[in-house]
Amino acid sequence: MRDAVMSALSTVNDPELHRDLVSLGMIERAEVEGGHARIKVNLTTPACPLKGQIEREVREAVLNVPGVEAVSVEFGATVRPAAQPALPGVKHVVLVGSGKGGVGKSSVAVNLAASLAADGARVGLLDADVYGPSVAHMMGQGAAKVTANAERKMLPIEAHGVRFLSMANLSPAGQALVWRGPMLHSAIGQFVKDAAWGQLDYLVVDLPPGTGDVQLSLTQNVQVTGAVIVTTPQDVALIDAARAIDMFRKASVPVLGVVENMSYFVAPDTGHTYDIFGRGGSRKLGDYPLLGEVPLETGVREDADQGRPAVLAHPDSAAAVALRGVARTLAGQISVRAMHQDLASLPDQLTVV
Ligand SMILES: Nc1ncnc2c1ncn2[C@@H]1O[C@H](COP(=O)(O)OP(=O)(O)OP(=O)(O)O)[C@@H](O)[C@H]1O
Repeated sequence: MRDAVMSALSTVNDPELHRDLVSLGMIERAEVEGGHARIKVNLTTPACPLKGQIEREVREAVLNVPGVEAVSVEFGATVRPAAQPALPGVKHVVLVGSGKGGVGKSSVAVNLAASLAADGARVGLLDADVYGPSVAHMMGQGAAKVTANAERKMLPIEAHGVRFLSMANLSPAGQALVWRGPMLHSAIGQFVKDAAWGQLDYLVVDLPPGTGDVQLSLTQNVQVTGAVIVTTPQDVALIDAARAIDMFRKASVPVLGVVENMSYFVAPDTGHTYDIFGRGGSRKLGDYPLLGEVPLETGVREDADQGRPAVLAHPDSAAAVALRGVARTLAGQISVRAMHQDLASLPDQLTVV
């Protein structure tokens, strides 16, 4: 009967990879005992956006096997690393950039990291926004100090399931760090490479806004998987976002998608929706995956000020739902890219259609 179950499973396709779960090696276990089938699917990311669909289709296919009366589906996940991982133990480095300041880039980076971690991924978050480091505050760790381990590597601070490092935790509160070009270059390099990140599926990097030295330093010295662009939908923000995209293109960093933040506002008293900055404007940036439209919500700002990412503090709010969608869609994009690389390097096996 196990053979019949496996053959049923080979009719279920991964919806993003367009290949069946069996030939993709995603069936970790398939056992049948007394009419009860127990299936374990090993996903390519714990933040898989299509887990529900895969579960439904697996259940349906296996229930069609004569003799099977019940099906339990369990999930595991192994994130496939980039072809050339940036650091030993770090599978993917993802940059979060914006053209303009104040569009919500740090808020997106913090919620992205917290959401991936809540789904079960191992996540690091580097605040590379050296001129306005706000990640530590948004993570509720503004007063924490970075320490070093026995090998003199910086130990990331843990909060909300995420390991993070921010310049804000190196300098006395309220004091500005003044960086000059070469110093900045080496400090960023140290933050990425001389930190004890441990094993990470994703290292999310919150960049400063614009197209300056930090971006240049990171794109030149770190093998990144790709970049996410955060923008608000009005033209003045889009013009700068387009410049950021152009910078990544010139540095051969793939743009994994765009997040439209402050996309719209729903008045809490009337329920009326206002497209304050022109919802949908980010499509003008071109043919990049839209990772999500995040509404303008007082709670997002309040949660950030209280040091709790909105995806954890108010997971059912519309903004949190959108931010979780951003994280999962991004994780899916990264998986598809990594899988394409793996399959392309095995010419005798499968090619993705
Ligand atoms: N969707 C949202 N709804 C309400 N407030 C938001 C939203 N996104 C961000 N904010 C608030 O807007 C302000 C700016 O956000 P944030 O610091 O994330 O932007 P940024 O682009 O990283 O800015 P900077 O360029 O200064 O680094 C913060 O007070 C934040 O809490």
